[in-house]
Amino acid sequence: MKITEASAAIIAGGKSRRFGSPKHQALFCGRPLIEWSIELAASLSERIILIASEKQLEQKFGLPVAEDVVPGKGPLGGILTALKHIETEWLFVLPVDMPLLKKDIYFKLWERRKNGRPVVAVSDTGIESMVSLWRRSHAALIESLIMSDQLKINVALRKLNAEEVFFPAEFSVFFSNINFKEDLARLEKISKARGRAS
Ligand SMILES: Nc1nc2c(ncn2[C@@H]2O[C@H](COP(=O)(O)OP(=O)(O)OP(=O)(O)O)[C@@H](O)[C@H]2O)c(=O)[nH]1
Repeated sequence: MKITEASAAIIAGGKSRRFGSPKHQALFCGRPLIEWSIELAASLSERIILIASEKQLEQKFGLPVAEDVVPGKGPLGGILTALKHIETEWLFVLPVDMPLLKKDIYFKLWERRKNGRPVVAVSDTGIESMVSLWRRSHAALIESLIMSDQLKINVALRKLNAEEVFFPAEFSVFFSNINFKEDLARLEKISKARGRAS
């Protein structure tokens, strides 16, 4: 089932300082990380947008690419850009560095939407701000935060009184993210072990 009232944006820019090269291009289990995110996005919505600085991704994946409306503002700038481009009321935000994420997590966020508040996943380690659901109308508040250089997604979520959806400890693995090169091998190992188990 895909959700027609929501678009899915893959927030794929940034400096990848800790990783050392553009994270979205890194191979995870034989495919670039961005492809895993695209596959997940395609399971949620027919409308996918990539928020990245490489326009050539448009041809490579046959998907629209938008460059950050205000460059250099981190993932919150990516979310703002997506909200300004979509035509649907709702937006699923997907990172490129969490290759173990599952669509069920996003469907759970969708079920919990209400009163135009953002919805965010919370794992046993805290708020997972890149696993979230927003409305187009949230762009105004985000833009004002960015203009005053408040770039923390958690601040935007708090100001918009986000609905928090808790996922118990057995879900923690799905929120594992890749910051450093060595995280790739660690998560690949987990992914393969889970594949064999299922
Ligand atoms: N469009 C866009 N995406 C970003 C930006 N900064 C980070 N991202 C994305 O947001 C997600 C989380 O990225 P982070 O790990 O916080 O930042 P990063 O720049 O990738 O890595 P570091 O430089 O090591 O912090 C990833 O999917 C990044 O591709 C940005 O300025 N613009």
